[in-house]
Amino acid sequence: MSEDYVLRARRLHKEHGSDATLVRAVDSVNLDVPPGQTLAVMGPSGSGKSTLLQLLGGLQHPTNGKVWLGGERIDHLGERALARLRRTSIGFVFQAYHLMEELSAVENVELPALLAGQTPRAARRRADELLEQVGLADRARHLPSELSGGQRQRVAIARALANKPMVVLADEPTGNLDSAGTLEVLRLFEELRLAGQTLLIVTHDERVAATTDRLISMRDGRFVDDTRMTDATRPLSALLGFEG
Ligand SMILES: Nc1ncnc2c1ncn2[C@@H]1O[C@H](COP(=O)(O)OP(=O)(O)OP(=O)(O)O)[C@@H](O)[C@H]1O
Repeated sequence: MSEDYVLRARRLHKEHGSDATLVRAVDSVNLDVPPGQTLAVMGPSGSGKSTLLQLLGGLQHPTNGKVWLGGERIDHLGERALARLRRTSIGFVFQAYHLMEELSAVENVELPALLAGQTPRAARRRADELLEQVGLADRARHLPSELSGGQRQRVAIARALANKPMVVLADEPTGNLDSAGTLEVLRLFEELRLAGQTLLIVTHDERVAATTDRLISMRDGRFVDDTRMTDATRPLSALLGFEG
């Protein structure tokens, strides 16, 4: 049914609590994300953005509705299957980086490949390539505490790419960053967009949304706007020094 889409959701619904405390965090939304699309999800605090990302990434089970990743239904999978799927097919990026503080940058980046059963040599080679790609080859041996916020998030993005995920899901990836760090991460996302990486970013930052192909606005768990951007309406691409 859904091979043409990397991500697909139908009547996706998530409730918390009951009766007087009932919250419809995500209220019966439909979503189709084709391969290579980059998508920002914005909306006020509590509108359901993070819940949506977690449902799409198999971090939460929906109350109702269906989710497909690369054509495979994932909403009803058990914990083991979901854990495997998250390891092999999805790259997660979080506001707080979630790097292992006692491991160096390259050790953090090679971890997913090692967990997926690659040899240490192959995992290291891939991690070296990825650090090169995110512009941090010269920081490979540094601990996270020795890196700036923007550099840490670039390590986290390199780690998210380690297993060539079908989709990268980023939750407030610039939320902890100053302007310089934000710009570093935006440049990287722009490179990923141009390279055809499917990417969904939950964000409060309009500068992040200005780099994507599509912007969905959420309110009270629903999609209230869904806009496609073109090179002409994606102002930050030019600002970042890309041709688009
Ligand atoms: N585990 C939970 N138990 C009860 N309510 C929850 C739970 N998780 C989320 N909610 C509620 O669901 C709604 C959506 O939350 P969600 O975190 O998805 O919003 P958000 O748009 O990501 O917010 P923010 O921008 O502040 O991160 C909110 O009303 C929130 O309080």
